[in-house]
Amino acid sequence: MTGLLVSVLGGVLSAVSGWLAVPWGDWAAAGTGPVTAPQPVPDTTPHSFSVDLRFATPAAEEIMSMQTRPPVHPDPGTALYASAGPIPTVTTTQMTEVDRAMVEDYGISLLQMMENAGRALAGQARRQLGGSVMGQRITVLCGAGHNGGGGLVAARRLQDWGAQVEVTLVRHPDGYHGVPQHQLRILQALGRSVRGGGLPSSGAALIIDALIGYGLNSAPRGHAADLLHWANHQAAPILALDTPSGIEVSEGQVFQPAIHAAATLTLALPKRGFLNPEVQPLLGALLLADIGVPPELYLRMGLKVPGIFATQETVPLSWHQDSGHPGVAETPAHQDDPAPLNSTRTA
Ligand SMILES: NC(=O)C1=CN([C@@H]2O[C@H](COP(=O)(O)OP(=O)(O)OC[C@H]3O[C@@H](n4cnc5c(N)ncnc54)[C@H](O)[C@@H]3O)[C@@H](O)[C@H]2O)[C@@H](O)CC1
Ligand SMILES: [K+]
Repeated sequence: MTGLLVSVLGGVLSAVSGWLAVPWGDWAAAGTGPVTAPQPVPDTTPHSFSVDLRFATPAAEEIMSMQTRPPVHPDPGTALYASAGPIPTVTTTQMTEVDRAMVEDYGISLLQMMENAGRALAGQARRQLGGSVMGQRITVLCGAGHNGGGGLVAARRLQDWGAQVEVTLVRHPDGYHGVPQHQLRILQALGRSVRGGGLPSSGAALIIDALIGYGLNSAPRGHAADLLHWANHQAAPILALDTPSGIEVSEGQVFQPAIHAAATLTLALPKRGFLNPEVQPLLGALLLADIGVPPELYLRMGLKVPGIFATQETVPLSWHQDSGHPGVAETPAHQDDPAPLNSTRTA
């Protein structure tokens, strides 16, 4: 019975996956005129709706097995430190409350936070590439949620700085809404190339994973799963935004597939699931970026947060107060220090 259900679900998902895998062209918009989403180039390929079965069945099995898998609990013996001292970790519920209070209580909009997140991400990419992005090839994988929105900001800034950026969307631009849609329309209004469907080209110097953040609701599926598989099999190191996609950040549950990052730039505060020893190898070097959450907000939530960003807007975190976590790539000592990070990932 269960096998039948998995098979039926797999069939449905494979059809959806097949639809998502359809190449939908290149949406380089005209450089002038109103900021509206241009129409995608019609796909005239005769067999463009062929069903891709490669990843659909594992995703369906993951969804089924979620019901029975025991939750993974963080290691109570570990904590995260910045140079300012121990840093509290937060759950998805707490981060959602941070987001709500920022917008509703203090009038700091999501657009402001996302711009901060994307600029910090672009800055981290620049450091990982040795201090200059001029002419460097960077692939940015963008989901349709706010994590993807941060990726779209980073893509824009990196292109502004001279990088050759290939943006790959997880779905058709018409499926983007709210602030991520706003970010996408800026790229389109600038006439920047935004590609989707299929897989990005290989050979980039760096891959940015902005597919899924703390909004993950089950094992990655559909085209997001295809892109995670693809990224993990590239030679280039991966820089993950907020969390490697495929990790549930409150309990630290690792789904399949999940990104194996060389570095993770997490936003505002580190997530509690990062304390799980199973998660730590997937994070690579862990860095924390300031997105503008004021200390008053943390105080109201009962979170003791030291002056983390007193000297720089992105800080390295470690699992021990005096030394880096064993096996994690070296983190740059200072924001202006262009020390590149090497990939610690095994494909
Ligand atoms: N205050 C903050 O912390 C801020 C957070 N931001 C970012 O926003 C993220 C949270 O944004 P959202 O709540 O929009 O969620 P996410 O963007 O993390 O995830 C939602 C998206 O992922 C897709 N998705 C979820 N589970 C999936 C699965 N199993 N397989 C395939 N696709 C799946 C959903 O369809 C949706 O498009 C954070 O992780 C962070 O990166 C920033 O944009 C700005 C401020
Ligand atoms: K991510």
